Amino acid sequence: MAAYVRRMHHVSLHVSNVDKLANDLSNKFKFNLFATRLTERTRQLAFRTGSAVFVVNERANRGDCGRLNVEPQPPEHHQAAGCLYDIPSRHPVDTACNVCFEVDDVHGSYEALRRMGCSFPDHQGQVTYAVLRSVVGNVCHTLIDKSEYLGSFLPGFLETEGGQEKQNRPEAVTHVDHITYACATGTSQQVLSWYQQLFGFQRFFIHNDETDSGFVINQKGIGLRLSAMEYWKCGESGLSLPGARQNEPGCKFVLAESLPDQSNQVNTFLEEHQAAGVQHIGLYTGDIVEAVRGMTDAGVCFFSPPPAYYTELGKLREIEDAGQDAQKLAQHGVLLDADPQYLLQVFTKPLFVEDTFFLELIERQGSSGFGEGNIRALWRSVQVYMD
Ligand SMILES: O=C(O)C(=O)Cc1ccc(O)cc1
Ligand SMILES: [Fe+2]
Repeated sequence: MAAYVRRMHHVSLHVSNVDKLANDLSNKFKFNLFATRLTERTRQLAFRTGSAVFVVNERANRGDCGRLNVEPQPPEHHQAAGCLYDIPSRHPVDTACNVCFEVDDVHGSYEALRRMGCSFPDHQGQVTYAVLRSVVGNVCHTLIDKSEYLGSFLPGFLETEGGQEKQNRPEAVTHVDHITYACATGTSQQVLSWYQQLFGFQRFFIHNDETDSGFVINQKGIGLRLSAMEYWKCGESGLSLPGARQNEPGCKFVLAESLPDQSNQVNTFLEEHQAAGVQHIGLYTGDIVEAVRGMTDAGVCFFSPPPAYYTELGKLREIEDAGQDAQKLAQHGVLLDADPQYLLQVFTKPLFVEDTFFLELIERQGSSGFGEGNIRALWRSVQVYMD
């Protein structure tokens, strides 16, 4: 025996006219409608009389479960689309086609039945998750275990048409390079410890900041303390985590706090966001000029540093030494830091109504830090924007 059946749970029917059957079951056969699952795309209605339970599923005329007036989708899409706890009926006419059994151990039954040659047409497994609050403002972390799940994203999500093809196209942004938190003054150490103790994050040195006080930029108008941490060095070592794309680099986390009594970006964020939180996300691109060009054409607004940034003699030399075209960088507002290896960055204007969350594009040419020079230039560009 591969599976121990405890009891029959329900019978599932797939029909094109749910209203008609629902009406008949309620009014004629005296079933009670006791549970429903209504989504934009489908209806699943559960009727009971005594212990007999019928689940009525809406069947599109094309045999495409629960998806009315849309193109048929490959089978793995259906569970997410409509038929929870069932697979779509491919049958050309209305049908009662699933007798659901309650069993003791689904996972064990599944494995044993499979060993005995049974097929599970739409089995994609399940995910388990829990959401926890972090110590940074309103930041939460959903912890998710997808090891039992074979689908591409998450149960309940429908892949869009042509999604796979789009994924195979080369994209300007390849991954999240870092996430920067705006933290309240004096809290970075506590945040670091929290991530170190709970998740094994490791401190990561930005720029000669091998002390507990982090990397301090103590220039009037900036006044920032930065610390960085990361959860895994798979990017650097070329290893990849199970479930991660091959050689997917780990994301770094930057903690930015304001030195006391400063008026700067971090304090603006804290005021307007009304809590500590994610200030910006650094998106990695292998060709920042191309990426900015494409995004600007598409309507993204980026900050530009003052034009003098590109004509300062030292900067011009750095740009040329890096093999970059100063005019192109200027045209797209791209900042370059020789740190001593090269780092190119550009920052968008805030995405929301409040002056809070923004994005950054970053291209690294050997550098793994965050350019101090760029932070100063960013500050100058923001000042110009605010003046
Ligand atoms: O330089 C970067 O990309 C950082 O992430 C560091 C940083 C943090 C906070 C700021 O307000 C500006 C820069
Ligand atoms: Fe950043």
